[in-house]
Amino acid sequence: MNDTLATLLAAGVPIAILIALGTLLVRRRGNRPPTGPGSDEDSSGSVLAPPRPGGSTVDETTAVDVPGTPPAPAAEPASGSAPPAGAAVLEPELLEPEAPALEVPAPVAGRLARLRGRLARSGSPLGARLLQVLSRDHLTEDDWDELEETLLLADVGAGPSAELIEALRTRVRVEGVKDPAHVRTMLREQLLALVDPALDRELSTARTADGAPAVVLVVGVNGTGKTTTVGKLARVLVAEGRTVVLGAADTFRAAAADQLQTWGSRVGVHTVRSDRDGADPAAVAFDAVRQGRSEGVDVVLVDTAGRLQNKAGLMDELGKITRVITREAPLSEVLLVLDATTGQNGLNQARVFGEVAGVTGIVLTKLDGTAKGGIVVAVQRELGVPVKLVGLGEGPDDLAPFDPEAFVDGLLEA
Ligand SMILES: Nc1nc2c(ncn2[C@@H]2O[C@H](COP(=O)(O)OP(=O)(O)OP(=O)(O)O)[C@@H](O)[C@H]2O)c(=O)[nH]1
Repeated sequence: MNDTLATLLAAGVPIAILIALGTLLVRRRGNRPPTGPGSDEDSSGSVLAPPRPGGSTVDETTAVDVPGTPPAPAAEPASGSAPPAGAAVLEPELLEPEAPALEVPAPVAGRLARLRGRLARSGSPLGARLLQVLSRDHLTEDDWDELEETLLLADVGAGPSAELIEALRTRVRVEGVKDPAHVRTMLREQLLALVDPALDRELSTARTADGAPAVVLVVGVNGTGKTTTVGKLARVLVAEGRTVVLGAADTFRAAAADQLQTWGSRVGVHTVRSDRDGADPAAVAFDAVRQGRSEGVDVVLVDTAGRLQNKAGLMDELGKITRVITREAPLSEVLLVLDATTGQNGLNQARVFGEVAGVTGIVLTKLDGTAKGGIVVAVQRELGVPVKLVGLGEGPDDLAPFDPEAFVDGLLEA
């Protein structure tokens, strides 16, 4: 009997110790914050949501919850400076043990020229067709009609097309059509005049006199490439040695914030976000600008949601974002992102945004996916503001400052 007890005790004690240790381990795991964004575990406390500093009348919707399902881990900004109150910050536990190496964005100078091959592939039907008709021996009325039709089909727009035809007619009358090189030069000059090299296309990203960051608000309808553009633009700025904070004010689509954060983390740029679907975009934008200001960064880029709503709704939402941002810093740029493949529809969108958002520049995306390069001309005319950047692919550095000469050369490249 005693022997049996001793045997049982001998076997039981280690088992009890193992069970106790197991329970402890399970408890510890249960108390830990989620091992990564997207975990279903209890997330309270996994992301700081410090109180907003006094004085701000923005509502509380910026309280930051646990990220939903981000596609990749986020890194803290390279600066490592202490986050200000009210800012959305990731706790160290949420960071991957080893942050991925930061990417070095491609140099910005000459990007459009480097991407000219892509532009030529997409735009050459316009240039090639114009050159082909203009090179005919004796240009008839039918030829001029064909030229005009080609321009219209390439989305140049009725007014600018008629202008170009008129200018070409005059030159052909005066100079004649000599040889292919001459025709090409003539067309190049006239196309360039239409695109208007005199417009100021520089992004205004200088800090204000009192040291506030330049704030760039990015607007446009769904799927035009806003979030991608903000990500690519951050890379452009980083490539130029500027410091940047991103504001994920597209709170309508939760994945948009994840997408933006991923873009930022690749180049060491911090993203201010809320993970509550439908949080107040103005509050997130405000937080981003405040954080940018307290970190002393050069530029704050604010992504917005792309709902195409009625004009009054759009005006309300963008109006509120603008009002709230400008309590912290003035808006330097309002960039309208337009999908070059959407033609007339894109122009209608441009008109609405132009009326409500005070657009200062256009980003024309997906120019690599259309043979209708003429939209550059049409949209500038429609809004009276210049195309400042163009998207020429899905690669991270496929965003280029718009250069009229390189663009026209791309159109005319055979
Ligand atoms: N080919 C090509 N694709 C692009 C370009 N710019 C953006 N895209 C693609 O367009 C798609 C939509 O881009 P997003 O940045 O998610 O668009 P968004 O406007 O933020 O969309 P919402 O958040 O729904 O409003 C993505 O697949 C991008 O990769 C471009 O210049 N060329």
